[in-house]
Amino acid sequence: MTALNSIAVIGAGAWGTALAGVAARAGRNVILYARSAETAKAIAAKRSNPKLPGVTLHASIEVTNELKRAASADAILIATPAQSLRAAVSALAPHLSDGAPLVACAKGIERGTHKFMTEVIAEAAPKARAAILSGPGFADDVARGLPTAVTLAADDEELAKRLVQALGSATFRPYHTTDVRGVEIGGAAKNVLAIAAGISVGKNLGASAQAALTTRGFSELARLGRAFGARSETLVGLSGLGDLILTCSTPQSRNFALGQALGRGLTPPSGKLAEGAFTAPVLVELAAAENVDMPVSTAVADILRGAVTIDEAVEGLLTRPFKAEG
Ligand SMILES: NC(=O)c1ccc[n+]([C@@H]2O[C@H](COP(=O)([O-])OP(=O)(O)OC[C@H]3O[C@@H](n4cnc5c(N)ncnc54)[C@H](O)[C@@H]3O)[C@@H](O)[C@H]2O)c1
Ligand SMILES: O=P(O)(O)OC[C@H](O)CO
Repeated sequence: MTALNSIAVIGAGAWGTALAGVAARAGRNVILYARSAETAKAIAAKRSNPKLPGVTLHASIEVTNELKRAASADAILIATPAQSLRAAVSALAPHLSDGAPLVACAKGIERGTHKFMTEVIAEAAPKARAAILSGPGFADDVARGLPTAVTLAADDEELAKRLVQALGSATFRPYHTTDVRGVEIGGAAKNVLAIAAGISVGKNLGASAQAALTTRGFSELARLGRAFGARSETLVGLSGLGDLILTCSTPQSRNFALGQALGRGLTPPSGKLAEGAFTAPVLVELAAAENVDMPVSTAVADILRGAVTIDEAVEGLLTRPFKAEG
């Protein structure tokens, strides 16, 4: 198995910066790319990123604004928001060597096209080899070296294993799989469902309601996954149930925090990326096209577009006909 000695990270936000630290701790040569020259300069000079307050950048991480330099790495992690993935990969594509491993680290589905993250990579950089990294992990925890486990998926199992070897350490444990679609669906859906959990907490509906919503949310995540051929071990694994539990349980999640603010009747925090708000309408469209029932996600999408009030959505969910569990 040829080692991947150098890792580049595109997107110097919270997650990209945390992942650069992961790769550095695993002993790789790391290049962190920031789109803005000014941002790259500031991060390099201060050895810190305002998106991750209180975290010092590993001494060995090189910060650059040159895409060509980033493209020279053995593997490249793309840590932009999901809706920016296509632009980021399209800009990178002309500089890539054939077969370059590109790992999507965003959680979402592209609006308009309904494409999953590795599908966007395949279209924007057809000569690259796509993979996806997803699972329960807050950038802040990961950057501080707290124990985290994630899933790393690629169609090519050998590539997934090489990426695991390149990124894994005693504090960051990636598990490999070839179930790319299962991983992508878990990561995208859990953000939408976390908004619902946040709303229920913001509305003071109680811990029992939060558990019910998380569990019924998992049911619809798994239904959509099965419709796309996802494996059950992936759906109940780190990138599915694992990330759903994390994100539905704490306001440390930006998606949960968005829902909590809505539930309290407050304006959601500004400047914080909550991917679920972008994914909700696409997820619902995708589910409808596959004839999959996703009532909790639909309620979130309806609330976000102002089609129903929170009270109407809650009543709508609670007055659905009784049915067998499944
Ligand atoms: N923050 C977390 O805890 C965390 C954990 C796991 C996964 N993620 C996922 O990672 C993705 C990014 O989240 P984040 O928290 O880092 O967001 P963020 O807002 O902190 O950072 C996003 C970064 O991407 C950059 N960017 C945007 N478009 C770009 C482009 N075309 N080229 C290069 N850079 C570009 C922005 O300048 C910004 O620095 C999301 O999909 C999120 O769901 C985040
Ligand atoms: O802050 P959130 O809601 O984007 O969640 C971050 C990670 O996806 C948790 O695994």
